[in-house]
Amino acid sequence: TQSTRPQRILTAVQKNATRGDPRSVVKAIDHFCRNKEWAMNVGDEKGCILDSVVSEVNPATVLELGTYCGYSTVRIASLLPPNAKLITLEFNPDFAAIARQVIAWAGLEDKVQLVEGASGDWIPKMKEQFGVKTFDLVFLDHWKNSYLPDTKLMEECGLLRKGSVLLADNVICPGAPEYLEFIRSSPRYKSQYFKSHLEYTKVEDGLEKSVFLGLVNEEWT
Ligand SMILES: Nc1ncnc2c1ncn2CCCCCNC(=O)c1cc(-c2ccc(F)cc2)cc(O)c1O
Ligand SMILES: [Mg+2]
Repeated sequence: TQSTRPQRILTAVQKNATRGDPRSVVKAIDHFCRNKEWAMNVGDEKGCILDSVVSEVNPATVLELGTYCGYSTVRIASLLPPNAKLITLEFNPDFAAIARQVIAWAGLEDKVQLVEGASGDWIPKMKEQFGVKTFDLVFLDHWKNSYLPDTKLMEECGLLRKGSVLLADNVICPGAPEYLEFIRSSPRYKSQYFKSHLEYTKVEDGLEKSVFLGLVNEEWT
């Protein structure tokens, strides 16, 4: 039977990357997607911005929305301090099955909990199911029109604390206009745009980094 693109990405990892070496896994996927088949990984250019934000936040708890093949999962998990945890949500079971194997090849399965299902169903269950209090960092890379409702849901569920950082992929391409409009005008967030390009292309895209400031005092008037 025909293989899928995620299966071909996994094969490229197994052929070209060293087990237990996250950087070689990232390199193998980037090489495949730049030279053989485009795929919707955050990619090497935006990946460097992701790395710098992860290193700056040095998070103990991370939530990733949208795993796909686990490329950004591996980038983030390889930078986490000991005992830090990354929970990544993937809606598509075929993507999830591939991502588990990519994460395992990188040797990062102990730092990563991959959960299958829709973000809207799982966000309200994070505390009870995974003993999470709040997330230090959230990487949004799933359905672009779920960014805003899921951000509001995370606030309502008390999963964000003063200083929690949201990093959103694709705010230009494919775009998340409602999310950008809300987050840039809200007094509860301090936002910053990192201009870049759509993975493996020259098309403009970028990452929006937003720090949650907590419920600012005008909320109480
Ligand atoms: N846990 C959950 N809950 C809800 N939805 C969930 C989910 N887990 C997954 N999904 C469902 C998301 C499916 C993939 C989302 N990502 C994207 O759609 C995406 C598309 C492009 C793209 C750009 C230009 C083009 F010409 C074509 C495609 C680039 C990207 O970097 C993208 O991240
Ligand atoms: Mg993306």
